[in-house]
Amino acid sequence: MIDIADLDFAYPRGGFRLDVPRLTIERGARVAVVGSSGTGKTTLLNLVAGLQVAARGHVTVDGQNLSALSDTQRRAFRARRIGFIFQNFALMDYLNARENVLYPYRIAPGLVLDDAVRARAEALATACGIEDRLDRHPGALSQGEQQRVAICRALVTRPGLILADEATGNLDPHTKTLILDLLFERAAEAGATILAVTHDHALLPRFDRVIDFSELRRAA
Ligand SMILES: Nc1ncnc2c1ncn2[C@@H]1O[C@H](COP(=O)(O)OP(=O)(O)OP(=O)(O)O)[C@@H](O)[C@H]1O
Repeated sequence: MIDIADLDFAYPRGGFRLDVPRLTIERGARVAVVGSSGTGKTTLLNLVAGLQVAARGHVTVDGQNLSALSDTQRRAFRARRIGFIFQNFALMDYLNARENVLYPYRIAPGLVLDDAVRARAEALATACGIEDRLDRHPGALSQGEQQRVAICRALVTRPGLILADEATGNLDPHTKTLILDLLFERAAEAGATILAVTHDHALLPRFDRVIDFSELRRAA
């Protein structure tokens, strides 16, 4: 479950401020966030992932208040519990696709990389149609292939929360449907919550709830 209350966030150099009086999302819910460009949707996902921390208010994920954690604890919490599909993929250039998919196992204490995890990574790659690209580095992959690597990385830990920032924006219609089916299927298996930013209104019927960002900032 996600619980946000009295959130007030500003970037250090100023300019943009995000205030969210209240937002509650039940565990297992599939929620889409829509809204104009630059309104703060990515910033909200970053706050839910603990990549940014607000000066005022709190963000609680599965009972854990993120601002009560140190940077190191937040990083570990994120790697173990959250699958984040970044808008710009955020792949590591120095790692090949397979190593990128398994990246959470490099950084989270307590996550053990064993044969079962390796098999899961391969199976996810196969389901996404990138199984023959796993030895390549991101620079030798198309945008759509990089996006699918990022999706596999977000799912490999079987997280309780999936944050998706335009997660299928670079995919053709057929692949988009395939990947979304996979995302929803894996989330359902794990009882995971999905919080997805999208500009693609054709996808909205797939979600339980749609949040219009402009309304969220006033009240939700
Ligand atoms: N690191 C930063 N420092 C200062 N301002 C930032 C930073 N990152 C984003 N912003 C500003 O914060 C505002 C919200 O950005 P954000 O990326 O959250 O919007 P968005 O709704 O996700 O946009 P889009 O739909 O275009 O992806 C924008 O005005 C942006 O310029």
